[in-house]
Amino acid sequence: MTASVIDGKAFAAGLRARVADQAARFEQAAGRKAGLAVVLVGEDPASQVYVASKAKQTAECGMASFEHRLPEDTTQADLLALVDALNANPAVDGILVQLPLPRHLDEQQVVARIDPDKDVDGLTPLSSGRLALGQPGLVPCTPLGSLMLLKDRLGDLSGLDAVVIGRSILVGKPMAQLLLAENCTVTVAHSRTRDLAEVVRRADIVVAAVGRPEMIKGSWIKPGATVIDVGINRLPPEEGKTKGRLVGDVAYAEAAEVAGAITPVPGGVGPMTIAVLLRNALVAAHRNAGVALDDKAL
Ligand SMILES: Nc1nc2c(c(=O)[nH]1)N[C@@H](CN(C=O)c1ccc(C(=O)N[C@@H](CCC(=O)O)C(=O)O)cc1)CN2
Repeated sequence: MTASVIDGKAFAAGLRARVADQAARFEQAAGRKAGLAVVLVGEDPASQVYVASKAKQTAECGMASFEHRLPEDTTQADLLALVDALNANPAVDGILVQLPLPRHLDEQQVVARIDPDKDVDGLTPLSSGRLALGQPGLVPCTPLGSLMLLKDRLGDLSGLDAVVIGRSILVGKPMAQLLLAENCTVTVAHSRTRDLAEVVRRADIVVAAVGRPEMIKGSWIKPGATVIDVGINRLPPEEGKTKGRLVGDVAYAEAAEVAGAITPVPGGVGPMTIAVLLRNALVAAHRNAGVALDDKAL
């Protein structure tokens, strides 16, 4: 079998177009643009690229972008003060603090300080609790984007066996909750899982989010399974080159021989992360301004 390639880049472009359409309607109804603030602390090169893309795509969708770049040695108190100011700013509907933060900062405390109504990353304790309880709320961007790709490909997920490899707060845990809410039978595997290959072999849906280049082998994949590769790992540069290749957590060529469908890296889940962030910002704007939104429009 040769898997069909799930084109996250194209799906994300479609979602952004729908967001832009709804953002224009919002501006008409609310008399202001929806606003998204992104905070970057330090100079992590990948984070700088992601934050620049977020600002650019926010503006392209017709929303107001507020970018805050703080120096590496920013104190916890200064960062919390900025979050407080953004919480209080009525032009800001969504707040995202780019992760990871420099090591001297307490990530959990910063995230928890974000007003849950502006938590477009879906990472505050209230948002996580709502997701766990099956209540409506803002959901982390990468898992929601992955779920959108899965539902677009498979339709109803009820009764399917899903394995999520990785238990991070950003991806693994919320992904498991989302799949559970879709009535999948969910296994969360992690570094202590015994016989990971065997666990993966049972799954109709594999979501790989471990951050280890090409760790999931093709021989582990059940024939016909749908594989969502969340990993974005840059390999060391080959001789004579300055930049290494990007690979996922799945050994793509091998897995594509066996799977029914698979996301590539790049061009799979990655582009969905920012598109869903824009979607979440617009959902938050509607709620904050008391303007009705047709959820199905997004
Ligand atoms: N507060 C948050 N921090 C981080 C999140 C997040 O959702 N919230 N996610 C990641 C990084 N991220 C966005 O922030 C992100 C990752 C990847 C992509 C993407 O489009 N990747 C491309 C490849 C890009 C490249 O060439 O390097 C792809 O996969 O095709 C966008 C956003 C960690 N931090």
